[in-house]
Amino acid sequence: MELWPGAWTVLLLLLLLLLPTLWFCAPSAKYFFKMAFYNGWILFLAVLAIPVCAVRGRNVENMKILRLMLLHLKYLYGIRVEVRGTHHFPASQPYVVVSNHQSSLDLLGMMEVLPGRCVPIAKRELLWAGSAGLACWLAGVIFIDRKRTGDAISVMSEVAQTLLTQDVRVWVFPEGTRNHNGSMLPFKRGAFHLAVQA
Ligand SMILES: CCCCCCCCCCCCCCCC(=O)SCCNC(=O)CCNC(=O)[C@H](O)C(C)(C)COP(=O)(O)OP(=O)(O)OC[C@H]1O[C@@H](n2cnc3c(N)ncnc32)[C@H](O)[C@@H]1OP(=O)(O)O
Ligand SMILES: CCCCCCCC/C=C\CCCCCCCC(=O)OC[C@@H](O)COP(=O)(O)O
Repeated sequence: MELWPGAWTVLLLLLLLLLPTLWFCAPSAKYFFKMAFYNGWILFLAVLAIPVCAVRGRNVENMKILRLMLLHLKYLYGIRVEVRGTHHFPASQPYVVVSNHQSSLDLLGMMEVLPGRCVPIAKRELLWAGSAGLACWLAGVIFIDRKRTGDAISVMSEVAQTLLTQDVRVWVFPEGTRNHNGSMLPFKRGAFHLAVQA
């Protein structure tokens, strides 16, 4: 189908008008744009982080680089963070941090308080999230296949050994998935086995 000359300009103008209209009039569209930017920006930051992290190879120390690169996000989103009780994190020794999981924005809270040499356990699917997956891998994020309990358990048993031998801490979302409705899902047991084994 042939469009008349200038049709693309008109279409582009309409689109440019539509975007601010949606932003101001449709809260769900505004939410969608914000989340799309959040993910896109993280993918972009990960592209920058990859060569820096690659110098050390897969190493939990790289998590510091990701953390520093993500800390500014709260300002972009006007989020005020209040942190209390960080003195409860022991200065040195292995431990398991457990936290609730409502949304991918939890990443911001996690980065705010993430102790040194601490890596999260993440679903295996995140490994395939483009540049973000590779950045996570380089930072030592532990990936588990939630559908294969046996495999996940053996990964976590190896993690327990690493905790002991390499002075590493682990961050687990014991609900095992995001839960938006304000309540807590029943906890999966892996985090607690991990803590006992370590
Ligand atoms: C600048 C650029 C930035 C780029 C970007 C950066 C981002 C950098 C941060 C990324 C941040 C990502 C954050 C992602 C966040 C998630 O991806 S959350 C999803 C992944 N996390 C989890 O799933 C939590 C951990 N899950 C578990 O621990 C689960 O227990 C398991 C191991 C997966 C098994 O789950 P399940 O089979 O559904 O259920 P469950 O009832 O818990 O266990 C079954 C049986 O196995 C036993 N079992 C479980 N675990 C164990 C164990 N370890 N040892 C022995 N027995 C066990 C249980 O006791 C149970 O047996 P019984 O007691 O019934 O006899
Ligand atoms: C070329 C491939 C492009 C793939 C694009 C993927 C888009 C993703 C972009 C950026 C990734 C941002 C990293 C956010 C880290 C937060 C991870 C997260 O919160 O995962 C959810 C997981 O805890 C539970 O998952 P489910 O609630 O069970 O589901």
